[in-house]
Amino acid sequence: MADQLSAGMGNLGLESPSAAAQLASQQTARSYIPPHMRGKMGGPVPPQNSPPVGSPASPQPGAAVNGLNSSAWAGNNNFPARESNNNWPTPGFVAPAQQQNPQPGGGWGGRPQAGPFNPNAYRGNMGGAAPGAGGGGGGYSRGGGSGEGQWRDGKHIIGNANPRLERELFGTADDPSKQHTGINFDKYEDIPVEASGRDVPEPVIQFDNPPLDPHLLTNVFLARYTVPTPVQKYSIPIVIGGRDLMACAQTGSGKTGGFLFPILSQAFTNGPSPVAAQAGFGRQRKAYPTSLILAPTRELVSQIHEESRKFAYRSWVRPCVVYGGADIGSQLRQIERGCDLLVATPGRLVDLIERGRISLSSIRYLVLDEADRMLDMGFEPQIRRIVEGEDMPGVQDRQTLMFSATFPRDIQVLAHDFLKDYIFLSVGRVGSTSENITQMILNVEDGDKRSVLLDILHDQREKEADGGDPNLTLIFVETKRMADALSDFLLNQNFIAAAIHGDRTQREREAALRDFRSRACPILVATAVAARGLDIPNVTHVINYDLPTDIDDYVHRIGRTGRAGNTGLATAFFNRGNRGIVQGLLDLLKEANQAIPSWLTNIAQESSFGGGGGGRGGRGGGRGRGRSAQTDFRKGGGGGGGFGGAPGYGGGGGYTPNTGYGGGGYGGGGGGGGGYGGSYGNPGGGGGQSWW
Ligand SMILES: Nc1ncnc2c1ncn2[C@@H]1O[C@H](COP(=O)(O)OP(=O)(O)OP(=O)(O)O)[C@@H](O)[C@H]1O
Repeated sequence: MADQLSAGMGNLGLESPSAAAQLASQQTARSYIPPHMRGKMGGPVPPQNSPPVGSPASPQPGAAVNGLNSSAWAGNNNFPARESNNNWPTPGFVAPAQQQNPQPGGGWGGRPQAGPFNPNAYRGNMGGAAPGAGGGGGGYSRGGGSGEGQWRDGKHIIGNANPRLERELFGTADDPSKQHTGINFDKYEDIPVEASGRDVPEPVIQFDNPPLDPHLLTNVFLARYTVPTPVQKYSIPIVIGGRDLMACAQTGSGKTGGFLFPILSQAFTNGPSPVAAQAGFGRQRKAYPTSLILAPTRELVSQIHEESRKFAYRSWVRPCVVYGGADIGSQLRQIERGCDLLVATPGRLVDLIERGRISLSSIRYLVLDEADRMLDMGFEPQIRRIVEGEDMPGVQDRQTLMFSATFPRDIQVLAHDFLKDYIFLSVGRVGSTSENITQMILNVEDGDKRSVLLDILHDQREKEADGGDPNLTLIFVETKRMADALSDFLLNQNFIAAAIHGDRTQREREAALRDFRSRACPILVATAVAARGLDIPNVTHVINYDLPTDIDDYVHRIGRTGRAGNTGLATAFFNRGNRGIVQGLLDLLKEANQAIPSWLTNIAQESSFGGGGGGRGGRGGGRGRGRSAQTDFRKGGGGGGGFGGAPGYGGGGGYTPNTGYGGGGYGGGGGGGGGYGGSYGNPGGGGGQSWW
């Protein structure tokens, strides 16, 4: 027992054998872990973060990298498809201080509304001279020495280094506030990748393979990334080759870089868009971004914006972010200073479009991050309005990229409207969880949840006192009220905790996240608002105090731990109220080689006999999903499952931790009507009240 618990403690970042023995004795005295679950916290003891990544090998000096024919920033080279990929030139790597991109402006072929691109027409408002640029001259500039570069006379002039900004963006090698790759990073290579669609390009093997722009490479290496993750290996040539993409890859496996790298690389190589160039004299009231990244929450768009700032460092590209709940005046001032890559929540973007402050007419890249969420019932109308109802180029004249860890079949069907001849990429099965996350399912009745949670937190605290690393614990609950109530309860029990949910002010939400990241407040109680995309280093434990009604939400929630090859622990409190996801949960556990408690299997069997609902009930009482697609729905595979509603909760027997699942059985109804009555609206937008 002690050995098994010791292994489990490893997943909590706690390694002391004596502490393991202590926990073993405590746990025999505590009743919350059912006997059959004891010792199922197994998994390798993770060492701490891998040593700092050394300086990457410099790419070879040599040929420059051109844009590609069908790409948004099209140059003149043919992008090699699968058959002929061996002839990519060695990347041109020029020390940033001397780098002057030798490329003439990219082709921008095929844009109907703008005449030939005259790079000299695109003058910035600040006009700072870049190093080696000889001063003066027309150019798209935002001041030298500030970590910002410029585009001048068809060349990319890299800005001066700014050590303070550099430290802020990239941290130091051992900075605990930055995510470091973990021991299992290399194992991403073992995950099967499937790419379907016409003429899928070969993946890149290394970052310094063409066609990435040399300046992007310098920033990638400043971020201490040495090799691309599988999703990046595939997405880089797909996007640079001008193709649309629907990409599914496990949580924490680098999807953000999967879209930022090729987009920024093309921007660095080919310069600003002609429409923006023509409009670009002086301070602009109206911004003409070239890339638009839409994501569902304020926190996520902020995070993507920070990543964009990192990889756009010293370049001419100016990333901007807009989201609801924050002062619109400062966001307007920000976009007036230049806005080439815009990260936005849909609601605030619609607001700015209505005010006439943003035009989408220059958009070449449209990215939907957490795409299945962006296209589900809550956001779809806003997405349609933005994509189809404004001045954004049509599907043939832009590239559309969708990323998520989950992609239900019905959403894939819907996504079709926004994509053309796309490549479907799946890294692992769509909707699968990472084996880096040890999943533990506990059988806990609602009335016992608080005491079970306290037991877990006390155990963690004792192990920390014994010299274990401090844990960051993220606890998910279903309602905003519960998030407040539980964090208050924990504070009363002397645990430093905060809550994050949609009813808190933006300032409160930011403060809660900041304190959590910095470990000042190591416990965060959250609604689903924190379920997707957030990349917080050192989250070692995710607790589903309340399980979601949709198994995909579970996948995203537990994905807040075990990121970038690190290991993590995910504990779920399961009781009869959660039987709607039991089959989906079993499938996930099996697939990720996790321990499966026999009582859970029993519930699954009884639920199927009792007719209790499908594995994936829909939210909001409308579209259900059936089982998640296994793969590209165009291949006719996967999922099945119709459009049934959420499982009903009729019947119900007495299920207690000790006696098992006795009496009554679960005669769940299969009727429609989801668990959430309210709209699933955009928390950042001007729309209705959100449930999270
Ligand atoms: N090539 C790489 N080398 C090392 N670390 C990387 C690499 N790519 C991404 N990372 C790091 O991995 C972490 C997870 O990346 P990211 O947030 O993009 O994951 P994701 O797949 O979008 O996850 P989610 O599905 O939760 O949104 C980040 O901290 C990022 O800095």
